[in-house]
Amino acid sequence: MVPRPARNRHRARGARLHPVRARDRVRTQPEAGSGALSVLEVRNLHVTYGSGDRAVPAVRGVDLSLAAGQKLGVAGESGCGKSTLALALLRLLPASARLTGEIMLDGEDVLTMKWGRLRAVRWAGASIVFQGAMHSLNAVHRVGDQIAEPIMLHQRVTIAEAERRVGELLQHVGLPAARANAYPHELSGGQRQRVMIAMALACDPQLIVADEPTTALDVMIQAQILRLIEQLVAEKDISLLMISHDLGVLADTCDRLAVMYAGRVVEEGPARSVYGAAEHPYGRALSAAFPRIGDPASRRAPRGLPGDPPDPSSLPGGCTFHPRCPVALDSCADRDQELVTAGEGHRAACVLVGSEKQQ
Ligand SMILES: Nc1ncnc2c1ncn2[C@@H]1O[C@H](COP(=O)(O)OP(=O)(O)OP(=O)(O)O)[C@@H](O)[C@H]1O
Repeated sequence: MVPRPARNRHRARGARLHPVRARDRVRTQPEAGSGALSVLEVRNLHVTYGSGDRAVPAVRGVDLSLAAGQKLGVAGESGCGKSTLALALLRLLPASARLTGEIMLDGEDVLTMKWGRLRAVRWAGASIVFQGAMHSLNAVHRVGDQIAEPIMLHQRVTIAEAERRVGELLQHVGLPAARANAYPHELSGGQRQRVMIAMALACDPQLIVADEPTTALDVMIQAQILRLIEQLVAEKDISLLMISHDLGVLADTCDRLAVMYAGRVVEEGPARSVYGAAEHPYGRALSAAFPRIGDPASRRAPRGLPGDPPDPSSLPGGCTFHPRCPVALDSCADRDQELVTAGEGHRAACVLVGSEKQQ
């Protein structure tokens, strides 16, 4: 039997819970005449943790755009700001984080939204699948209760209806409905991640942000979960922003890729161009580091990139990648490069874009 949601057990069966007022519903269509076609539009986003000498500029002037039904992969080494970006999208960052810029979710700026509106948008407008489901799920509640919670919070449904939806969602992600009764520790890592995906789908969001959704899983389960995410977002026409350090995994799943380095997007474009023909030396290094699943040509010996990413609180001048760049010019130590066109829909932030020297 599917259990009742944890926070609402005291309510009578059949009671209507948490009606969502019309103004709290997430708009699904852009306003007439607004010209907005993107589900997500991030403009000049800066996120800084702390202040003064201890300020850590984790995200520095990021612009991103995601159309309805599109899948965008964000890649980069540890510490480049990927998770900060993901959490910023729904204002889930700690109080020490200062955010500036715009995060337009279906035409509304998340950064200026009132708290009530933000609560309505979380889950119903956009939801997040975090890495390591064991830490994200509450160990003392049955997983069915946890999936039912956002449904009860956001939708005008009876408890019986929420229970029915939980069973349906579990089946949708490949688990028997009866697993609703299980506690997180009674499930395998892959099953827990399926539960997280069911939760993310619970309120029919337009956008799912998946932050390293398969990192803690073995390779076989990783491939299953990736295929499941792909299948579900395609079926439901959901936009996907997926974060990973593995450009190969993202290239297999996403239409477009953005490569981050030291808090900035240094390359972005169609997945095939960025993964197969990167124009930024960092994009090339990242591509070479991860062979593509099922593509023997890409299974050349993976190469590591020498050196470490810079400490965000003391970034090098000029292009932040220049100390590690195999093709840096002297001028790269003084001059940073904005993103420039490197091909159709493909941009890279390198002075050598289009030049023979970069090869
Ligand atoms: N709460 C915080 N307070 C201060 N600095 C933070 C905080 N969270 C993250 N940082 C710093 O911000 C930078 C970006 O971190 P972030 O976790 O976003 O990177 P990431 O690319 O997601 O890394 P990983 O792949 O390891 O998760 C890092 O230098 C990190 O140390």
